[in-house]
Amino acid sequence: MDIELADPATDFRSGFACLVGRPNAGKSTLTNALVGTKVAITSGRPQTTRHAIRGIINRPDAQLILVDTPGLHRPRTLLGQRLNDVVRTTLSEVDVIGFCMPADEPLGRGDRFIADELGRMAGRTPVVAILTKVDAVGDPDRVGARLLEVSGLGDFADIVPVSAVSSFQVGTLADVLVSRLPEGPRLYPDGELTDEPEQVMVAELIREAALEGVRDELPHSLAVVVEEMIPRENRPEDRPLLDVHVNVYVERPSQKAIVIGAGGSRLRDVGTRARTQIEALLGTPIYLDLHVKVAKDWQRDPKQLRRLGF
Ligand SMILES: Nc1nc2c(ncn2[C@@H]2O[C@H](COP(=O)(O)OP(=O)(O)OP(=O)(O)O)[C@@H](O)[C@H]2O)c(=O)[nH]1
Repeated sequence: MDIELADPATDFRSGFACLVGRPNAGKSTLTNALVGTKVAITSGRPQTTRHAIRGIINRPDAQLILVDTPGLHRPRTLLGQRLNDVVRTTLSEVDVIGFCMPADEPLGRGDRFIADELGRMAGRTPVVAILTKVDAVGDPDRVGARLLEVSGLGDFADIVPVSAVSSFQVGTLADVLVSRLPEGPRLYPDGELTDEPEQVMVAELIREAALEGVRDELPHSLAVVVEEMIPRENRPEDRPLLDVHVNVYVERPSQKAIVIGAGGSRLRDVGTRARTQIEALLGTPIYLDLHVKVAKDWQRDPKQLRRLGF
């Protein structure tokens, strides 16, 4: 009789997942919990995807890459507006979708809206329903009832209750997501990731926020450089603050005006959006100091390019 031994080279799984859910569903916190400390964040993109990477889970048996879904996690575009093609494309390109719903709030319009959209993609990308924040619900019966409710929302590959705060079932969730990945080799080498500086990812988040809604006006004219990230001195130990100094470079004064907006309103929005994401990424409150500067024709000037990190 032949005995087949598991061959780690062929059993390895790799692929992409994204977490969706209405605002405040706990996606960012769960991403951080899944990614943990073993894994580095990177702003790099593998050949196979155009999407921003939120984190990578490296395990002996798998590599799971969590990507961002532009739009779906952004409050204002979520309701009252059809999901755009970008979101649909992202969702159809990943191997598995995690649909987050908070256990401590009733299911609502936002959840049903997303469930409907995901239902339309049924059969193409498996959707794992994730009941988040179960630690915030004292009564196990209530969690059970919520799970039942969730199961009625759609045709899910699995339903997993988790708590990112108490780490309850986070590992199980990773197992479930990994089980939906195709067999394949690591898409990112381990070492490369750990070298990726956090600054690059922070800059990428700011760039994305700054480009939101004005992509056509500022195609490739925008560069973001994180000058400094330093912990604020003399803060109480339980209330740290990280000062993040950032320069946003554009090529022309007219572009500077676009980025800043009337009375600075747009830049403030950009800052607020980026700050939320950077705080989730770094796991610490930050003070974001944003400056917009004109670096004339920086794309054509090798010296400037080097200064801007290209
Ligand atoms: N008790 C508890 N609270 C949680 C848990 N996960 C997240 N939260 C809280 O829920 C709130 C929202 O969490 P986020 O991770 O920012 O949610 P999100 O889905 O990324 O939110 P958006 O960025 O608005 O889409 C925060 O105040 C978190 O501290 C959890 O497991 N337990």
